Amino acid sequence: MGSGRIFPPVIDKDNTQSGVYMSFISTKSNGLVSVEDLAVKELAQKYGTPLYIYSKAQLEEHLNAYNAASSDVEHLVCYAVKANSNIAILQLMASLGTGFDIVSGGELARVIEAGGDPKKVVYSGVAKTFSEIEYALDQQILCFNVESPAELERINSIAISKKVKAPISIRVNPDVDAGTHPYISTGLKNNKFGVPVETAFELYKHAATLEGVKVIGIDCHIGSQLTSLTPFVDALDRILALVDRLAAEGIQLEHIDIGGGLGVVYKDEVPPAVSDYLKVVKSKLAGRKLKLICEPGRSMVANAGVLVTRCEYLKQGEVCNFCIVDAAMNDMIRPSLYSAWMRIEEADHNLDRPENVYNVVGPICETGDFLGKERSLKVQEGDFLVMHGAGAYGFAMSSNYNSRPRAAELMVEGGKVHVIRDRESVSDLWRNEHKL
Ligand SMILES: Cc1ncc(COP(=O)(O)O)c(C=O)c1O
Ligand SMILES: N[C@@H](CCCC[NH3+])C(=O)O
Repeated sequence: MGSGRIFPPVIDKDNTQSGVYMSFISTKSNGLVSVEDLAVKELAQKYGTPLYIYSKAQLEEHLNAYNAASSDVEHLVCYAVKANSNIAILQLMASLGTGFDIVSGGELARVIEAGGDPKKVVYSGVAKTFSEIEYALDQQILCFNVESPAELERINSIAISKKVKAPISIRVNPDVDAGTHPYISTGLKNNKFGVPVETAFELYKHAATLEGVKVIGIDCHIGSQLTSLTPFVDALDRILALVDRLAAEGIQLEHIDIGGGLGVVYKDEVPPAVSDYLKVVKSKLAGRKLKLICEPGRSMVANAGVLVTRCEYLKQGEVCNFCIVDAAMNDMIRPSLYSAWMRIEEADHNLDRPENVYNVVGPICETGDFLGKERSLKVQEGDFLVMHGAGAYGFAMSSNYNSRPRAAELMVEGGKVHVIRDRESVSDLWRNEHKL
């Protein structure tokens, strides 16, 4: 195990996937969708909906895949906190020795609160503020992934004032098309991320002269939900060519950070397996003394979590039927924002209901508030539905739009439930507001 594709658990009725991951979220032979040993339906009845449920074993399985595939080289997996920043998930990752990729001071604070080691933290993001840089320097993080010449100057001057040296990589934008949704493509020259190869070359030479900076690595992240190895390889080739040019200038790097971006299966995508991805990376790095850092987010958590929702009403329209559920775009924005297709199924397959095609929509007053379109479902009012692949960029992107308290989150461990986030109460909605 531990070398397969990040696969959705849904096609797996007997809890195994030959050659891919052990799947801990599946429909058991009793017809109930279960997370490890617990039926989603029962959890929904007890804890209410909308409800996020994660499998601890599935998270460990995905992390193991990365560690197993890079065990023969010096490496550090830096989980991209943005994908799912629940403190229990960070705590689990930290307890297994994982590092973290962060993009804000808030994420660094979360990592530390969760017991993460700041010395295993890489800090990406295009707009690091003065106070965030100071905080990260005080915490002695592993590396700043510098995204612009101006940011380099700022980091240098803050480090000088603190009489320390800031460890840095430069995030290189290799101008490679990741072949993913334009909103989550980050490695093209019209994207705001990183600096072009030629700028990076000059910036490295400049950085090497700065008193407050220690050049230690190079970084690249070209986008998310990549389903082909080709863009990764193209980017790596460009980065390694730059590494060689820098070496010729006497600038030796200690690590290469290849970013995240490996895709998962939501529907019928066939993304590379972690092992295949890292095999190619390692072959490119062979013979070089570069520690390998990677920043996976989605592939660690997406298919380790589900979102459970309850059908409130069925409504027949003139051209389509609606299954109106109690989860909405404020709970899971991916379908609305990226037209993302997320699998939705009945939590209990034993129920005898007529099958119909529905648009699964939420209560929010936006036509764009939908979770899925044209889905065949056997459902009636009061039944629970399960959205798969919801562990990444689900709760993390949720909001209180339409004054909707945010969902509760559970982590299942075998037959045990951990409530890792309480459901927000209505009074939480205005907790930080003040009457005149
Ligand atoms: C800098 C950086 N690293 C890592 C990630 C994680 O990407 P993914 O969730 O696709 O693995 C992201 C998000 O795309 C990112 O912006
Ligand atoms: N939020 C995106 C991924 C963003 C990646 C962040 N750089 C998604 O849900 O697919």
